[in-house]
Amino acid sequence: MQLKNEKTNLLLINPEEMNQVDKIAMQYLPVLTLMENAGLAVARAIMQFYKPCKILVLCGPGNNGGDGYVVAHILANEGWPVKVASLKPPEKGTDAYKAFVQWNGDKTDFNIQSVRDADLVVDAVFGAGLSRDIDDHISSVLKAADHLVAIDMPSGVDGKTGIIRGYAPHAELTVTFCRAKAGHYLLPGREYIGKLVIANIGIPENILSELSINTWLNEPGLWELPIADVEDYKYHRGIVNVVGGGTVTGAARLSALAASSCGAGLVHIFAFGSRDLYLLTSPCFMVDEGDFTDTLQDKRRKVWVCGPGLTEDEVKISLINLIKTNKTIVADASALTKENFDLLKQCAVITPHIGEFKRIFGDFKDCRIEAVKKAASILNTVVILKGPDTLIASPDGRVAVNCHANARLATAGSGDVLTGVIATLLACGMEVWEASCAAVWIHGEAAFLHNNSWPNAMDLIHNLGKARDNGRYHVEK
Ligand SMILES: NC(=O)C1=CN([C@@H]2O[C@H](COP(=O)(O)OP(=O)(O)OC[C@H]3O[C@@H](n4cnc5c(N)ncnc54)[C@H](O)[C@@H]3O)[C@@H](O)[C@H]2O)[C@@H](O)CC1
Ligand SMILES: Nc1ncnc2c1ncn2[C@@H]1O[C@H](COP(=O)(O)OP(=O)(O)O)[C@@H](O)[C@H]1O
Ligand SMILES: [K+]
Repeated sequence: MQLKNEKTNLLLINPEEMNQVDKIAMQYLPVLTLMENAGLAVARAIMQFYKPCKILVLCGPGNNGGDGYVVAHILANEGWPVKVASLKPPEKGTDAYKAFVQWNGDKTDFNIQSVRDADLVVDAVFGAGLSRDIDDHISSVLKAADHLVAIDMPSGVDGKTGIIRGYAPHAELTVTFCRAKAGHYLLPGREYIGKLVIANIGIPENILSELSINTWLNEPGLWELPIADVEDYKYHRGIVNVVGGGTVTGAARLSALAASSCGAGLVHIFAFGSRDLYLLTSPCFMVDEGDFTDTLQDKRRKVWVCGPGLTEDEVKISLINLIKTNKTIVADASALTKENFDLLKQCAVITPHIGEFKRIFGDFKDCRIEAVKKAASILNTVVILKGPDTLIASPDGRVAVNCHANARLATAGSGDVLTGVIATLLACGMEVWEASCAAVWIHGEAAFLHNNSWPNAMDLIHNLGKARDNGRYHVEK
């Protein structure tokens, strides 16, 4: 299993880090060589995905434009009809300028008509250097393209945040270099990328390990799931405990069922009210009632889900006592309030959706990656900010961006299911951030396994065992 390589392949670089990488890479090979390699990679991708057609390369003033001139050169040499439209020539003396002067083919104006005259537009206007919103002239020109290939980023997509700066075209294909950027995967940017090709342009790999880049795409390889071992016994597989509400019982039952279906050795529910409904839910559950503090004496019962379906009072009683007895807590739903801020500092993982996140931390101006990193650091807790592009942040600065999910997860109780998966992976001994990342992936996989219909939370639960296995086989294949 090539876990280490898989992990570095999943690194996501932000534009500032890419800048640092460039600076160090210049000690090994000239920027012009990197630019030529980048242009070659883009030209190859275009030749792979398109038949010869009329190409217009829209070039900006920086190195993204520089890559564009190289692409134009290569495609023209291959016999494709190519025109170049420069927004503004690069500054004299720059590497992009060297590429610019080497283009001696057709030139045309940077306007809508030039775009209409072409079959395929290559967007080399801005990449990592995008520093402000795209103006109306540039956006009207980009907007006129029916088919567009983006170099590095569709111009206007912020590489760090995925936010659209004014306007961005929808690319059919985006070719980026060295590693993907977070903006390729974060919404709304992700919707503008089309097919993503990540090209090796000769940047030495050791540079990446020298910089402490700590953002990853959440895929198997980032974590390793424990396998079922011949010597397994139920306590080794792990005990998951769920605090069950006295009035609202569905959420805790979903969490417990999820744990039971994705490999927990034993699932306990503590019932604040009657045990009956919990007992009837599954013959596999152990259900306790009575004095909560008595239940906490068993040291083997370490991992607890607290929040789903609980009233404010039930949350207070359970959280305080779980913390006093040093339990590993996954906090969700009603546990996630500003009033509980200090209590959440003692939890292992919290799983807010954006509404709950704002309820705890207030509104924020930072990009979501920065906001969730800050939240994890302030609480000293792993924070899972749920949504279509869930972010998983560790207090030590690691962040994973999860794209392995689809809108079929947007169903009542889906979040409760996630808590059961996280607790299961914690209970079998995984490190907290890795368990959280793996659980989010498995949760998404459960939805993909139901791709031909609309799963409810129970359907997701039925898929969890297979989803967990797929999280391993994906790497072992
Ligand atoms: N990462 C790497 O190792 C390599 C990067 N290369 C390319 O270099 C690019 C980054 O180059 P740069 O740092 O020069 O940046 P860009 O070429 O993306 O853009 C920078 C220029 O655009 C201007 N600008 C930015 N936003 C603007 C806006 N909204 N309206 C008008 N002007 C705006 C800036 O003032 C600056 O002149 C990458 O995207 C990639 O395509 C390649 O050349 C090969 C090597
Ligand atoms: N459009 C979407 N695409 C992918 N995942 C989604 C989408 N909408 C919601 N989800 C996922 O579904 C789950 C919903 O959780 P939550 O909001 O707590 O719902 P509930 O409280 O009903 O359980 C989260 O894991 C979230 O990431
Ligand atoms: K671009």
